[in-house]
Amino acid sequence: MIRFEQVGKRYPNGHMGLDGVSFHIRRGEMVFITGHSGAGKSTLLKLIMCMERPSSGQVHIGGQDLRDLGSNDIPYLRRQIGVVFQNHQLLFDRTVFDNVALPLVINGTPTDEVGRRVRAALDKVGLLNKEKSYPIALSGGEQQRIGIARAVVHKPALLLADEPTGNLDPSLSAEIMALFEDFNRVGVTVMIASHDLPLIAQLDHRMLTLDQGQLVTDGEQA
Ligand SMILES: Nc1ncnc2c1ncn2[C@@H]1O[C@H](COP(=O)(O)OP(=O)(O)OP(=O)(O)O)[C@@H](O)[C@H]1O
Repeated sequence: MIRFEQVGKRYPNGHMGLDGVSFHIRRGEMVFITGHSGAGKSTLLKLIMCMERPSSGQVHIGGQDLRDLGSNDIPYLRRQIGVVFQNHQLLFDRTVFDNVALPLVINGTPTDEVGRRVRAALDKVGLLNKEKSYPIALSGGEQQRIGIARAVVHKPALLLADEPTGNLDPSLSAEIMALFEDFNRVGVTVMIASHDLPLIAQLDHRMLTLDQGQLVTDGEQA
């Protein structure tokens, strides 16, 4: 599903965000990416989303070489991907329903289907009763769940998360990870960048470790 071959990313200031990174993630896997601050975790996720382009090497997503994608093809790629951010990036002047509906509205999904899909996504994250609330009225953990509902509302094959538990306490963080495991169990490929090693150690998934832009370990946890 995701294949990196000797991928390098040199930023315009000359800094190597990634350097010679190769790995293969199969459809249906759940994988953590870890490493120190600045190790290249966000850069790796941005390359998958085509928010950045590699300076060297090749990135394949679903068998497609991203070098062959023109700017007109990028929205199609992104429709197959859901993204969860640390600060969830919710719109505070819109209701929970409208926040979750946003990707569908952008895609031009018919209105009756929007309602059905939004409620299904809210149900999966356990917040069906909050559709009329505004994000400000929700706890940090609930806001992150809304961010996850928005990421999965268009049923992506691939779910990416960049430090999704960064602002949450340990028990809420564990609940959020359990939610990602639920989506993985029904076939979604999940990739989570996180430096929360104690939490990752409690979960039994493959872990890629970056150090200064290089992939230093790739394996199942002991
Ligand atoms: N647009 C940019 N221009 C120049 N350098 C950048 C840019 N984006 C990232 N970098 C640098 O590339 C390196 C990798 O950054 P990246 O954001 O991928 O790390 P990270 O592992 O996600 O870190 P963090 O956990 O702090 O978010 C860092 O040294 C960063 O300063």
